[in-house]
Amino acid sequence: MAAVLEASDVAKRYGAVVALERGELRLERGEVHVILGSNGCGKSTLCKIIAGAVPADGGSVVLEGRSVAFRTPLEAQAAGIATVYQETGLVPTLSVVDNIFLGQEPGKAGGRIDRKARYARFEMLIGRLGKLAAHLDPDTLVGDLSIDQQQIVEIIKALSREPKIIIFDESTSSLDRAQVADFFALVRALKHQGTSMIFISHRMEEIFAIGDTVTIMRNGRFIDRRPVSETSRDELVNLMVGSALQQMIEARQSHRQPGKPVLSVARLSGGKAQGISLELREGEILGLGGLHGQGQSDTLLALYGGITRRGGEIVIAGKQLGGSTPAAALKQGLVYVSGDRGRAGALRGRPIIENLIVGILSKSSKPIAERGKLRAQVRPVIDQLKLKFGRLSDAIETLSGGNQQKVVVGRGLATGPTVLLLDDPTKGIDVRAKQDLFALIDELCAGGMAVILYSSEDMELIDHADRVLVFNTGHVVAEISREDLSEFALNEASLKTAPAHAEQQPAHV
Ligand SMILES: Nc1ncnc2c1ncn2[C@@H]1O[C@H](COP(=O)(O)OP(=O)(O)OP(=O)(O)O)[C@@H](O)[C@H]1O
Repeated sequence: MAAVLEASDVAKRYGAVVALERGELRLERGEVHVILGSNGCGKSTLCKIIAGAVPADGGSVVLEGRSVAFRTPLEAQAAGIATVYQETGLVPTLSVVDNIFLGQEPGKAGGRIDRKARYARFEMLIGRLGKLAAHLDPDTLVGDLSIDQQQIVEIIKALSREPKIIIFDESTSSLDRAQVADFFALVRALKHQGTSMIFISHRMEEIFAIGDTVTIMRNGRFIDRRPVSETSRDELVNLMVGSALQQMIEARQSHRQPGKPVLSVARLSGGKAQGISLELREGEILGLGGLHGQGQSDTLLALYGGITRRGGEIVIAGKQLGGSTPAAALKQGLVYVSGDRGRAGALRGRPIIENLIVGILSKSSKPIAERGKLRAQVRPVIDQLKLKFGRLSDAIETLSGGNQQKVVVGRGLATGPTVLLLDDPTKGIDVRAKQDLFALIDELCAGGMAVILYSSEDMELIDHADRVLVFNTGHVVAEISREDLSEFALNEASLKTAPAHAEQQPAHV
């Protein structure tokens, strides 16, 4: 069968960096084709070349038998290729409908925008997304939407062009489990209509849930292509990273012995979090679980002073938290790291080194910073996280998504925190980078650091947490000990509801 799209020998360099050496992809009609590979192996570069976002240095792309080299994304869109990126390219100051139809006005009459036609088309499009877009208001400003809602708008925008090929570049990383299920229903419907899809994801279970074929890449090169039904998780990890590392992944972290209490929180409320009480000990990793958006992130943000606290007492290492700002929290050794690198993480346009030292600088009370000393302080973190970069003075945007995320995490770790608050820290980072990150966290915990980890991936909690507090509608509804941790236990607990007086009476932890 002739492929809808065939890319061969595609190459791309950025100065001295070889982003892609031999990119290959063979996409069939109505197929979901997964591209799998470590951070920085060239997945996004290959997709950007196909989608006209960056020009290739060499190789060929053949679309329906015709050789193409799109100079802009608009050209690719006109040829039927749409892309949904992880970092949304939406305009925050425009409404949902304005973003969706930007550059393609439906029913434009006499040069004027036919708003009625737009809304009608919007309704038709969200109908195709079912529950996924059920509460999306067409007139809300995109900047006021949560990251997951923005991603859904990106998906609708891509669909509005009725593409033959859709590239989903880590589109599920900001969606929760229920949303991913709805998204997959949409993917299946599109497949049924004959739409071909390229799908980048670091979540192994998603590959098996939705993929037909998987292309594995390593260091900018095509390694192999397999039908998903004829491969296994182990084989894919092997192809991706090599067998020694796989053993490391399989080796579950050794059990830690938590020490004395370092954080005590009573009746904390802020954002969606209501009356949260918890205790954390030295060396412990406390997981926060439950469905996405049930108050887990808000608990971390309220602790850190990232959102307003409505009440609660916080004691760190025996001392009351002396303020409500992030600066006060940082001074007492409480550090917050967000996995949402687009919005809350990286300092865009600034060098890698600045992104790394900014935490140390805000903690320090010295008016003058010594450059050499700062570099020496961040060096171990760079080494431990195996950060891949050209020069520390390069802009953070020159790093792959996963490496940018490592910088954001590394910035927090470089301050030597007593308590580290990790808010879904591994969104969009690959299995090897996750391993590097948790190896470092385990090491720091062995030295006494304590961690509260919110993760939207149950497996991450199961692999790393000593116990998990499960959230529902802003309350802690269950606590699961390490011995009892399983996907089933987490799922079951996430459906429990809070007791009627939960606001007044702190949940037992
Ligand atoms: N604009 C750029 N300038 C310099 N180097 C770049 C640029 N874009 C990508 N690179 C480099 O090219 C390599 C491949 O990057 P790419 O984004 O394609 O990787 P990826 O496989 O999609 O990674 P991830 O899973 O982390 O998103 C990386 O080493 C990255 O740092």
